[in-house]
Amino acid sequence: MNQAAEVIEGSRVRMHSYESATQWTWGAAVAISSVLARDLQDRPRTRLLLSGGSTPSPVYAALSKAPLDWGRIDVALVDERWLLPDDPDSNARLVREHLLQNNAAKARFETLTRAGRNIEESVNAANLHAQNRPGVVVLGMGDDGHTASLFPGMQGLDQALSTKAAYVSVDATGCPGAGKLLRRISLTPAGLAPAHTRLMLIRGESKRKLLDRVLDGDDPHEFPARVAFTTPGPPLHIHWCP
Ligand SMILES: O=C1O[C@H](COP(=O)(O)O)[C@@H](O)[C@H](O)[C@H]1O
Repeated sequence: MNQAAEVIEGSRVRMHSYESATQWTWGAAVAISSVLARDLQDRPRTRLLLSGGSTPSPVYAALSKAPLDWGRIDVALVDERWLLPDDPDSNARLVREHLLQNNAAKARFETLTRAGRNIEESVNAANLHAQNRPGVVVLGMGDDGHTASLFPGMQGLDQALSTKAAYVSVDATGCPGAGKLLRRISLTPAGLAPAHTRLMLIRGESKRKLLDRVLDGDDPHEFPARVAFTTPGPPLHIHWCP
């Protein structure tokens, strides 16, 4: 496998560009597993927060084979659609089907939704779990510049950006990027800040062009994905391939 070229774009972002989807898949999976391995040398457990959507499944499938002590890894979600965890459109289902296989089947998985809980109870439970500091956070970016379930123009965006809570409930009514899945739970900048490692997985030329616009400014109202590098903390590692 070729080494990913690393281009440093200021101190807040490290860009890892790959020539092919296969290199991207393994490059990102190895990057995540190396950080998890290092964490497990230093502490009894570590915590990995994962995004859903259409992009990350090959990376999760590759990561599932990493020879880690998965029984000491807590896997949780960056965001979730207001669906039960076995729903085909849920991020939980994606993580179960692609990551929690092979060696990673031994990981402990915390879903954001659960039968019998309403959305505010689910957010409260997520905020309790979030008292365990995340180690690695894997983010995505939608075609509209959203990340997690923080959408441009959504009602409550200001509150989500400024709250001290790690998770909030989201009503994305009027946000085309949310499709039909308008009720959601999302990580906030406050939930991202404590993580020592931040990654973003993106693919395709159109997202590369969008990324240039996202990196060319600071206002998260225009592109909430900017919170990935404007939230004080470690640099954002962006893994991209065509
Ligand atoms: O709705 C979501 O979208 C983003 C981006 O997804 P993608 O399909 O454009 O890769 C994802 O990161 C987030 O977890 C998900 O809920």
